[in-house]
Amino acid sequence: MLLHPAAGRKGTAQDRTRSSGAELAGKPARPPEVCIITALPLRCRDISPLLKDPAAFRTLIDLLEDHLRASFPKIDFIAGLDSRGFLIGPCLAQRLGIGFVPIRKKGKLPGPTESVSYTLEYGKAELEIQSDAVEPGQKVIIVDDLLATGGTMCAACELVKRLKAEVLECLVIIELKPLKGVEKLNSIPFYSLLQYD
Ligand SMILES: O=P(O)(O)OC[C@H]1O[C@H](OP(=O)(O)OP(=O)(O)O)[C@H](O)[C@@H]1O
Ligand SMILES: Nc1ncnc2[nH]cnc12
Repeated sequence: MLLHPAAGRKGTAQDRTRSSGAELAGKPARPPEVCIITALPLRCRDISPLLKDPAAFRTLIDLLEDHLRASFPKIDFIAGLDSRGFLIGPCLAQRLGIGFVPIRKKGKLPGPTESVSYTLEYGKAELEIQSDAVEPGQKVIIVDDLLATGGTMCAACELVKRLKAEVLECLVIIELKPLKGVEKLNSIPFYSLLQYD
């Protein structure tokens, strides 16, 4: 499978486990980019090989940039989730000529913060945003590498809303469809580039 700008959640539901960084870059297929870590209780997907391949990573950012430019006339900030949202969020924000805002795990951000606790596939955690990160009414895209149960993304949406900003969309590279995370987001627009069953 060769990914192109039409790739995304609206595409056909196929088994995409053979998608690779090389395929993103338009090169011949090779072993899966999102490797499966079987030592963990659930199938874990890892974007490291995609980050390691500069052509594939560039294509990834191209696709996400094209999607956002086509979907939203105005975006004020990209907010990225700790930790792997930090790997794509700032690059995407630079491409769009806008700022990046970090949403971090508890106790990492200086100054006054808003905080929300949430449940993961394997445990509990707390996310924080700086209280002055965004202004009321500003338009925010929240990015992360992956949506599993949706708990992390849901907590991030809650933080942005607490600051009275608007979540235009939650955007991820990978959606693990059986975990139905998208249902937790209710009516908040959601986009994933790759979906796995
Ligand atoms: O949809 P959910 O079930 O909430 O899971 C998705 C989250 O889990 C992973 O991060 P993790 O919490 O493992 O943190 P890390 O990026 O610091 O490793 C992943 O990068 C997402 O942020
Ligand atoms: N199945 C999964 N693979 C990779 N990262 C995850 N984070 C939460 N669930 C995950």
